[in-house]
Amino acid sequence: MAGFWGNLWCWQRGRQGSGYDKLLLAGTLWPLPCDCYLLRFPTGASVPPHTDRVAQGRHYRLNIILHAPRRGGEFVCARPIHASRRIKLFRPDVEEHSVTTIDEGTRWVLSIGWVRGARGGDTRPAA
Ligand SMILES: O=C(O)CCC(=O)C(=O)O
Ligand SMILES: [Fe+2]
Repeated sequence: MAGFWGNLWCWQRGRQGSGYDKLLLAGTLWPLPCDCYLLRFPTGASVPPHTDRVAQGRHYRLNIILHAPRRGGEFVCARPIHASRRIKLFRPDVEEHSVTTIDEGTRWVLSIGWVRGARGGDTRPAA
C-alpha cells in the first residue's frame, strides 16, 4: 500500500506499458476502497485487451472522457454497464476492455474505481 500512496500526484507509466501515463489524484480505503486517476494518452498510445482483477470483491470503474483525441482512442468493451460518448461505467475485473490506438491528438480520461465487498481490500490502479 505504501507504493500506492507513494504515487500520489506523480505521473507514472500505465500498467499495460503501451504509451499512456497515469496520475493518482486521490484514493480511499474506507468505507470503500477507491482510486481516482487522471489518464493521459498521447498520439500512438493504446491499451491492449485486458482485465483488472482484484483479490477480493467486485471492481467497478467509471471513466469520464475529458478530452477525446481527434482520431482513434476508442474504448472497447463488449458488456459495459453504461457507455455513452463520454461516460463509461464497467466491471474491469470481469469484462475485457481495451483502447484503440490514438491516431491523432491526446486523450484525457478521469478514471474513478472502487471495489465492493472487499473490506480492507485493495483497488487495482486503473489500466
Ligand atoms: O482509458 C480507458 O478508456 C480505459 C483504461 C483502462 O484500462 C481502465 O480504466 O481500466
Ligand atoms: Fe483496464
